[in-house]
Amino acid sequence: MDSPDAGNSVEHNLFRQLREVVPQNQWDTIGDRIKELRSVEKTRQAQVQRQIAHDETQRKISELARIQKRHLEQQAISELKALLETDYVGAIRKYETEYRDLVDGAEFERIREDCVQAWITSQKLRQFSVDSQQASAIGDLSLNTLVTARAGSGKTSTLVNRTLFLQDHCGIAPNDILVLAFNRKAVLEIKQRLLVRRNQRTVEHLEQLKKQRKSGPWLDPITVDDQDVDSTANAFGIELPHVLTFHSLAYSLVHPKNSVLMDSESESGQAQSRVIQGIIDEYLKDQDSRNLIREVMLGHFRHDWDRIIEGGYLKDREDMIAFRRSLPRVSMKGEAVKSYGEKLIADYLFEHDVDYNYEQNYMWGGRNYRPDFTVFGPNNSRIVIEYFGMQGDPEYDEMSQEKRIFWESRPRIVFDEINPDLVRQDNGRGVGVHIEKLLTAHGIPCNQLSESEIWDRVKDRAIDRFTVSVKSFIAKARKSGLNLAELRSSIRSHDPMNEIERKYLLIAIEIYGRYLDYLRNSGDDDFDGLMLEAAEKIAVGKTRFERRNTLGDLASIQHMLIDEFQDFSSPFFRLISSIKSQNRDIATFCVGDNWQAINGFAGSDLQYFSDPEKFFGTTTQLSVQTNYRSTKNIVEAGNSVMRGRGIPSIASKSGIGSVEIADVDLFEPTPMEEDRHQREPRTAMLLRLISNAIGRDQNVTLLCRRNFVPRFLRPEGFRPGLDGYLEHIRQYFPEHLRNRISISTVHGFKGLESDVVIVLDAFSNCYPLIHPDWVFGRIFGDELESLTDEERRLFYVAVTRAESHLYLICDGPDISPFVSDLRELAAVSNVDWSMIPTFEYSDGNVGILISDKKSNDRSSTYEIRNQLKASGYKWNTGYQGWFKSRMPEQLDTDALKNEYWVRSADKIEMKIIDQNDNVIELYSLDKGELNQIW
Ligand SMILES: Nc1ncnc2c1ncn2[C@@H]1O[C@H](COP(=O)(O)OP(=O)(O)OP(=O)(O)O)[C@@H](O)[C@H]1O
Repeated sequence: MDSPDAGNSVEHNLFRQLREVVPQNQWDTIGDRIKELRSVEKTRQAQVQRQIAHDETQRKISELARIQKRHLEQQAISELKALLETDYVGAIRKYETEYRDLVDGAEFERIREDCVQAWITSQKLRQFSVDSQQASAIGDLSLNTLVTARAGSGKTSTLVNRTLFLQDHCGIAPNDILVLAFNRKAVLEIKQRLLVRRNQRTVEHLEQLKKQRKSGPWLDPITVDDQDVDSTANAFGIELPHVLTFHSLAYSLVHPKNSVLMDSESESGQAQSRVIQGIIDEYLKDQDSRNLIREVMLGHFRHDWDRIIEGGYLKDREDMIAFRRSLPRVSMKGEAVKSYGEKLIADYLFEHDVDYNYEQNYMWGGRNYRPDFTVFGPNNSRIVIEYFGMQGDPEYDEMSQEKRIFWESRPRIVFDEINPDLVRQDNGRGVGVHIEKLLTAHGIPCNQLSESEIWDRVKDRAIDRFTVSVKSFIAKARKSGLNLAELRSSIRSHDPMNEIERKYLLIAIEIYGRYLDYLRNSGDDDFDGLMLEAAEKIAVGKTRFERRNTLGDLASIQHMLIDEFQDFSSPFFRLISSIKSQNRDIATFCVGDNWQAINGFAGSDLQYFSDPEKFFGTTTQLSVQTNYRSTKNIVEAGNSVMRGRGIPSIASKSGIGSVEIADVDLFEPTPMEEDRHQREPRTAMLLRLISNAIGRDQNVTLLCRRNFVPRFLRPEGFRPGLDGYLEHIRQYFPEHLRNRISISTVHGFKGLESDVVIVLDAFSNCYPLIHPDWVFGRIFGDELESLTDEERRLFYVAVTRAESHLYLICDGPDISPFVSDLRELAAVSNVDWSMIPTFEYSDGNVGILISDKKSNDRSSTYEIRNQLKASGYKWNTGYQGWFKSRMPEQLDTDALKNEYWVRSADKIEMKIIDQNDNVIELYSLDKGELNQIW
């Protein structure tokens, strides 16, 4: 339409309206204007059409490209899959160089895992199939790999599988693989597993060798077993890769002419300790040095170091209280006391020559009660002193009140209490004033000992502790790779907490200097020196090593595998760095569990684990989480202890297990048990747990934080060592069951497992156990937080050793804060003792119980108590009667009738009962006559 007259009626209508409003001069040109606009519109529409057509073409092109890419990707995946089967290393290279953009990283990872899993499954001598995380670790060929593998996730089998995979599937020669471990036991384990996976008949061969060796010359068992593995490998023509400890690698590089001082596992045993001891002895010959040590150690013994944590420890109030309670304070006499208040009391008594016992046991309603201090006075008099340190806490106050009432009922013992107000008075001196008044009022002298008398009494222990701490100081200095000048400068810039620490550091650096002099002059070396020397040799190209006729060259090794990487430290890092400087392509694969890093005391340093890229450069970090060892609740218990500290474990076992707290306070022995174990009431408790487990056909391991069994678990006067205690427990069981029970420290049981684990000391001053001497390690960065973290990890190790049942022995309120964490988060219950049958003693004891007849309103047995006592009966609160136990063959009823007390007995009954409290015979005694009822 190009004129106002054209168009349809709608347009005509519009025109009419426009005509009325548009002036004439514009009306004359309106046709041209419309024409113009129509042309613009036409062009626009044509453009839109073209765009639509273009878009459609583009869509088709990209669809085609997508199909082509998918096709190419499929082709690439098929090609990579096939190549992974025949040339695994080549497949990875191809992926990296050609297919990285085509095939997604996660997809390639998946097909690699499939390949590894299929390869493992095809192995006849495999132990089990591997999960995808294990497979990923086994087949990861990055330049640097760190695998965090949680407890029970199969670290050793992953290392062994990887080694076999590299050899048999990737075609890497055994001579080009180096496996490094921290101790010889781990090396042996890896070698044995590699051997067996090659040929199962090697097991018999090893057994045979073992039998033949019995009469041979004495050598340490690991060396013998290791030699057997090597000769078996030779006999079967099996070529094993290099599996070495760091130490033996360094040794075979350096070939030291003189001896190497080692403290852990070398043939020379405690050589390093002996050398340091010698230096300290020499140092002590000098009077000034002796005085200095005396000043430091007496000051240290008296000091309340934990005060320094006030304000400096970032915890809320409750955690803080629990934490403070768990800090060990050692009294001058050497007891681990529970609080600063107790330490003040103990130290006052000690320094005033007062004879006392700490936590002496009293029986209270069939249970043990151990008040803090029992002071012995003239004529067998006693004063019991309790420190009520948590006044204001309602539960605690109630308990304190019960204790007061208990002592009121024993008027022959004087009871006294001390509270925190007194501790705060006059900088602690209030306690002394109070005790002096109390003791002198009861005729007990308080004679202040002189400094030299006090020193004489604590000297041996003080020197001993000083020596231990200096040994640890030297170990840490060596492990941090500090030479004398460096250590000196770090001490100079260190801010000591007080004079004691400052003077201690002066002595320690002096002894460190003498130790280094000794090494220099004697030509001997120590472990760290050896590592350093090895690192230096490698750095100048001396990379060949020779060991038992095997030659290796670090420059040509293609794969290096490191076990237990959480135990890494500076000397190991130097060695590895040197190797890497000479062999840039060496693939370094480290596996470990940072939750199980428990060797910080020996200088292990978690920073290598926490920040591998800082030390090794780009590192692939993988995790292996599935726990194949323990039941779900034990895995959860472990995770609860470590919550918020890294990736958790995942349980794979579906079986039912348990995590139970055995509170000794809640255990009530049966009268028979009480009678049996008068000197060791807790043995009954353990025997129940152990026999119950053995009844389920399970093995039991008793774990201790320290090298001794807690005092209140062992019979009175019993030596605390673990082996002796084990023997004591085992003797209750028949010979053939005894090896089902074992005992160990937690450190010693790392890497091992047991059906049932009983943690004997889940107390606050065992987990965490932070020795007051920790302050001397501040110069190396030790802090309460880091030490407590390490203790938490140790507890985690203890928990995760159990396969199906875990028992944690606690002592009433004295419970580890880690157990409290665990109780909050995981399914934990208290042992229900009524569900655990009593132990069946092999001699089948029976008991004789004498009590008043129910109808009797007098206490006839009380009237004849002295006669009963004379016949060997003891009052038994549980039975509410007089009791003695007899073996069945000793039970002579005629002799019973003739017992002295019978003649005076009236309205009394006598029961013969078996171990489970069933009445076997019942007698009535009236007016001196004994009649059997049944
Ligand atoms: N894929 C798997 N399938 C079944 N069982 C497995 C698998 N991997 C490991 N195991 C088993 O799990 C148990 C724990 O393995 P292992 O003792 O090697 O663990 P670990 O990682 O060394 O543990 P820890 O660090 O706690 O000592 C072993 O009995 C092992 O045979």
